[in-house]
Amino acid sequence: MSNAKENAALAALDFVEDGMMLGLGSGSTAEIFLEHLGERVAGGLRVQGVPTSARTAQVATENGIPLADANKIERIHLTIDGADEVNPEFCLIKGGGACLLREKIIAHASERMVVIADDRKMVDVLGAFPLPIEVDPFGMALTAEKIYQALIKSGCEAGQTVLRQKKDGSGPLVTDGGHYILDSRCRKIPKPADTADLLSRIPGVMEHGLFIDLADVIVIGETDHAKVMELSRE
Ligand SMILES: O=C(CO)[C@H](O)[C@H](O)COP(=O)(O)O
Repeated sequence: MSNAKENAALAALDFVEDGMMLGLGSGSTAEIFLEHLGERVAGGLRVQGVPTSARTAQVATENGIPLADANKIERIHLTIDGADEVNPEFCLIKGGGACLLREKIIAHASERMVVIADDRKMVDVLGAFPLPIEVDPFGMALTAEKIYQALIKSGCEAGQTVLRQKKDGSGPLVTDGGHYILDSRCRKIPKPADTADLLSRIPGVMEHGLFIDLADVIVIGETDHAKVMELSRE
């Protein structure tokens, strides 16, 4: 499995060109990519990166990748990020690492998004992975009820929603942006665009983990190679 992540991360380097401003994703696969990108930077590649999480900023710095301030840049040529699920239409579930809001801001601002994932992440229908939804702590129970209604209305087989906890059990996990994460069991999300649209209308929802029309390239790592799939939007 780790070979699969490694192969995906390595294949994504082919999309990086000298002089690029890169969006740097979060998660274990993205971190493997950062290690390899760091080697290229050490070898003379000139790029800058905009990190999507505090953790990614730290790993990028440790690997010698120059960082840019998201508030001071004019364009992002390419974002490389992981995913929790990918369907054949290049719709994604993201947010397993609780970075979905910043990941989506950066992906949306990017000219191109390359997703790197191991082969377990490819699914026919999204939804086995609980959908991460970043919410404002204020009125969270009211927001959770609206989320449930939106999931049912858009055809999901919605079940329990769980407030994500810190790994050390000391309380709810707080995102880099100061919000909470609700993980919603959907089982099946048959119409991701409809679900995304309804969730986006709920005021307490800061962002949801459905990434629609954002990924241009999916790189699926397998044990001995990587499969590259490109979407033409013309
Ligand atoms: O969305 C993410 C973080 O918010 C990650 O990209 C996603 O969870 C995949 O992580 P990994 O590469 O560790 O499987």
